[in-house]
Order: sequence, then structure tokens, then C-alpha cells
Amino acid sequence: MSTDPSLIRNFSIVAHIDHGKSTLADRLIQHTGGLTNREMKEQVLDNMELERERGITIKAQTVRLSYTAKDGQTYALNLIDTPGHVDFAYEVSRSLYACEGALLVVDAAQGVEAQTLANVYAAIDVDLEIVPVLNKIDLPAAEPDRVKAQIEDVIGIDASDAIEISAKTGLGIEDVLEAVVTRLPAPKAGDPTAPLKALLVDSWYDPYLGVICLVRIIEGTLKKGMRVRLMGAEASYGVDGVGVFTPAKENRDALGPGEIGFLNASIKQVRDARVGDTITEEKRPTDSMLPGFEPAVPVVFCGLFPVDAADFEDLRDAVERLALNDASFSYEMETSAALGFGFRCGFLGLLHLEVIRERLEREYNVDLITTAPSVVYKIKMTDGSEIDMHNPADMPDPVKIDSISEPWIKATILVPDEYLGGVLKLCQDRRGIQLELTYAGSRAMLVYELPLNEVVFDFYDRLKSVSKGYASFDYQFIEHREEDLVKMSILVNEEPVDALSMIVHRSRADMRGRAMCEKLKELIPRHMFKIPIQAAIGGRVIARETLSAMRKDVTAKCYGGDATRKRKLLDKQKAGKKKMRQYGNVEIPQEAFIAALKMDDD
Ligand SMILES: Nc1nc2c(ncn2[C@@H]2O[C@H](COP(=O)(O)OP(=O)(O)OP(=O)(O)O)[C@@H](O)[C@H]2O)c(=O)[nH]1
Repeated sequence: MSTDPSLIRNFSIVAHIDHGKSTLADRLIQHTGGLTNREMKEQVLDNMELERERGITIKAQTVRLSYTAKDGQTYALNLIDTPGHVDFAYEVSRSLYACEGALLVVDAAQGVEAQTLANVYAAIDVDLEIVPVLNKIDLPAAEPDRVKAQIEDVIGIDASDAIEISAKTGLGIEDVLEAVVTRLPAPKAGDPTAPLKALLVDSWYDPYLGVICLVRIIEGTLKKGMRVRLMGAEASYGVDGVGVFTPAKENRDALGPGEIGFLNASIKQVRDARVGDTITEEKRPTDSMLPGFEPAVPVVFCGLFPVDAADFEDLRDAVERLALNDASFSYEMETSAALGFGFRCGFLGLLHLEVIRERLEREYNVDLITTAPSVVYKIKMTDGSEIDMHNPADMPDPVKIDSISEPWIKATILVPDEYLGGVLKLCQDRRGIQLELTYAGSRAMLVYELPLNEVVFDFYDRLKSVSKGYASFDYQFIEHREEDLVKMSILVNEEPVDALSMIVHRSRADMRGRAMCEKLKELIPRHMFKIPIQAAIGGRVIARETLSAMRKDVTAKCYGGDATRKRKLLDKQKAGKKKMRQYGNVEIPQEAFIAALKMDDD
């Protein structure tokens, strides 16, 4: 039997980073008896090691809590964990779409911050009922009244009955559960006998069961044994299992309207189970798909190569396994003159790239070289044909090119007044076009059009540093625009380093070329000989630096010292070597590749 929709509440927690979302989720699970203290890992919902370390949530997870309220009824509360970063914006919006309400958690000492706004607006956009919760009320610096006023001023929602809690001490947790039951709406009572219509909220790979799909039933009933169709993917599968997470996995026979749970159906890879897709019954399909299905497409590409060419097979294995679990990650084999065999990989954004790179290195134990991230350029050839270029190394002969266009985005940035100047300068420096500048309280809202190319390298980092972390940023792709773009090559000791070549706007080529040569001069260790470092467009050198030759023996400073120290130094050098790549007779450390691409605007 599926649960009566009036006894179901589906909700998310939205918050700025570090305001206590995970701590509150853990408390709710603990309070409703989902896990004993001992069973409870430090943070149950953020279950990937990397997520925990970086304090970000990548894959949405859900948990069903059973709560007997003061009205005597037992409710099924589905808490959906949402990822919190702009690279994963589409997944956030899909997981919010599966809810009727959200708890807006605000740190009572810090108040409303950038991500509070971005996340709460995302929730308001899909018409969720919002319950404000002031957390960390135990802190001496907590100012609940001031923060309530701020929520009303800045966000524009009523905060008079905001719940004051401490997720740390457990104070107010019961009030939160009561508010979920009494203040959030129940899901609409869809017809359990109607043709099945369910939203695919999330999917991940389980080594034993294959792909697990998290689904929200809109209408009809999902049953074990049923044959279902993924309408967007145009594929059908037999359902092997249906159930819920409490957070332990519990099998059920069926899930009805309003319920959130999982299905497994021997789906081989998450690529076949895209977030946002509509699931229906094969033999009695629903007549319309849920709106807004748009599989996330990679927008940033880069090459991944093993530091040691002998590790290529390990890398292939790791990349294949990762792709099983991440539909937004794409790859194809690539060969490079300097780097040998590797993969050209596609990502949702820079954070996604970094997360994947770290997972490959850490979980799969392969040392990697990452080439310059690049966006997708559309090239019109003089013979009328068109190509999508993912890699600057594939740039055709310029005489055969008619025009090149690059992707542009529309970015929305919220920033406190005092940092506005720095943010404006940053956007301007990145070829931004200002569309709007408005104020909400002491915050400015900026809308800019920007070339994605200028954003992929280090825009988030720069934005964070110029705004002390207070700016929030969100973007959407608008179109490809024709621009005056050229390929800039980097030559180290007269040898082109293909991994460092990039497409730049002609107006910025000199500046970028100079900056790149200066950076590389700092990043490449000295050798026994002089090394010229040059940036060039076609055959024309636009910038040049010279790395002078090393004069002293590294061990020289250990003269008279003990032999152990000397050996340690040599060992350290040897270990360092593993991370280097040989170009002609020059060694370039791996860090140089990413670091060289970070631009300093000031
Ligand atoms: N004093 C106090 N500290 C709290 C409270 N709730 C959470 N914290 C602390 O605040 C920090 C951030 O809490 P998290 O629950 O990890 O925050 P989060 O919003 O989930 O952060 P992300 O997972 O990074 O988005 C942790 O060090 C918690 O121990 C509280 O009520 N009082």
C-alpha cells in the first residue's frame, strides 16, 4: 500500500554554505529515529568523502522520516538534499521541483548571505512554501531579531514566526518537525489509478544493483515488476525493485502519488537515467512529459593525461567507472604530441572539473596532467561547413576559417554594496556587457552578459576574493556569438606546448600572452641552461620571458650538514620529478598547467 498523500510532506533545506544544513538534517534523522547515535556518521547526507571535505553537496540524496506529530498522526517526511553550487544548478532546480516546501536555514549570528538568496530564490521560483529557521541560536553572537528583519527586507518573506533553533544542541528540533507538518502543504493528491507519471529527481550508480533512480510520483502508482519507460531517453526497463531510504534502504511493493522513493531496473549507466526525465508505464503511458527536461550538457572541456604514460590503462579504467556514475561527465580518447595518450573530457563547469580530477587522483590513484580548460567554439569554414571545436589543438588552418563564435552567458551576481566596485571591474575586465544594476537593501544585483571563455578559468575564485566571499553568482547560456578570436600558442625553449595553447580574443591576446609568460617563468624550475618562454599567434611572437640558468647545485646548501638531510633533499627532488613532464629537454611541473591559466586582473 502506498501512503495517503495528506500524510506526506516533501521538503528541502536551503541555506548558505556552513549555516548548518547538514547538521540540521542529521538532527532530524536522529530525532525521528532513523539512526541511532552510534550508527550516525558525522554527516549522513553528504556521504562522499570529497563532498565532506569540500563542504559541498554534489549528488542529491533523500531520506524518508517517520514522524508522529502532536495531532497524533504519523507522517512520512521526505527530506531531499540539494547540491549547493552553480555548476549543479539544474540538479538543484529539479530536486526542489520534487518538493512542496523548504526550510530556509539562516545562521542567526551571520545573517542572510549570498547563497541564502540564490537558493531561496530558486525555491520561490518553483513555488515552494518557505519556513524560515534561525540556526545557531546557542551562539553568544546570535541576533535573531536583526536577522528576522533582514530576511523580511532582503528576501521579502514574512519571518515573524521564524523558528529559533540550535542544530548543534538539538534545541527547537521538535518545532521544526511540527512546522514541516503544519506549515508545509501536503502533495497534491494525484490519482493512484492514472497512468504513471514520475519525475526522475536523481540517479547514481550502485555496484550491485546498477543505476538507482530517485523518483517523485506525480500520478499513478509505481510497482515492482512493472515495465517503465523513460520518456526523454526513449528507453524502457523492467523494474527490479522499488523502495525508500530511511536512510537505510527499505524495499516496498509500490509508491503512490506524492511519494518519493527509488527504483532500480538494471539500468547500466546514469547517462540513461537523466535527472529531470519523466518515467511512465510502458504499456499505459501518460500523455505528456513533465516540463523542462534538459539533460545537462558539458560546457567546459579539458584534456586529462597520466603523468606516467604507463598509467594510461589505469586512467581509462578510472574514467570509464566515473562516467558510469556521472551523466554530466563526458570523455573521448585524445593523443597529444607532448602528453601522449589521454582523454578529452567535458564538464558542467570548473568546480565539476576539479571534483572529477581530484576523485581520479585520489580514489583511483592516477597522477594527472590537466590541460587548459576550453569552451566549445563553433567554427564556420570558408567551404561552408561548420565544426564544433572542443580543443584549441584542433584549430584548423586560419586561412580556411571564415568565422569563429564563442558561447556567451547571462550572469546574475548579488553583492553587498561595499564590494560592488571590485565586481564591476572584474566583469568589465572579462569583456562583460552590463544589462542591469539594481539595489535590494544594501545589496546590489548585477546582470551581465559575459563570454563563457572568460569565466571558466578562475571567475568564481576572483569573484569570491573581490567580494570576501559575499557575492553569489548564477548563469545561463544564451548563444554563440561571432568574435575576433585567435589561437595563442606557448613555446617553451622553442618547443610548442600544445597543452597550454588557448583561444583568446584578439584584443586581449597581448595582455594574456605577457601574463602567461611571466607566470610560467615563475612556475618552471630553473634548468642548467637558459630557457626562452614565448607566446605566439601563428608565427608571430607576442610576448617573451627568459628563465635564466641555474647556477648552484641543489645540495650545495647542505655542505657540512649531515648526510641524511642531503639524501632527503634528493629524494624530495626525485618525488617532485614524478609530477613533471618533459618537453624537449625542459621539465614542466603539473601545477604549472592549471596555475598558468589563472589570470590576475590587477
Ligand atoms: N554553535 C553552533 N554551531 C553549529 C550549529 N549548527 C551547525 N553548526 C556548525 O556549523 C558548521 C557548519 O555546519 P554544517 O551543518 O556542516 O553546514 P552546512 O550548511 O551543511 O554546510 P555545507 O554542507 O558546507 O553546505 C559546523 O561546524 C557545525 O558544527 C548550531 O546550532 N550551533
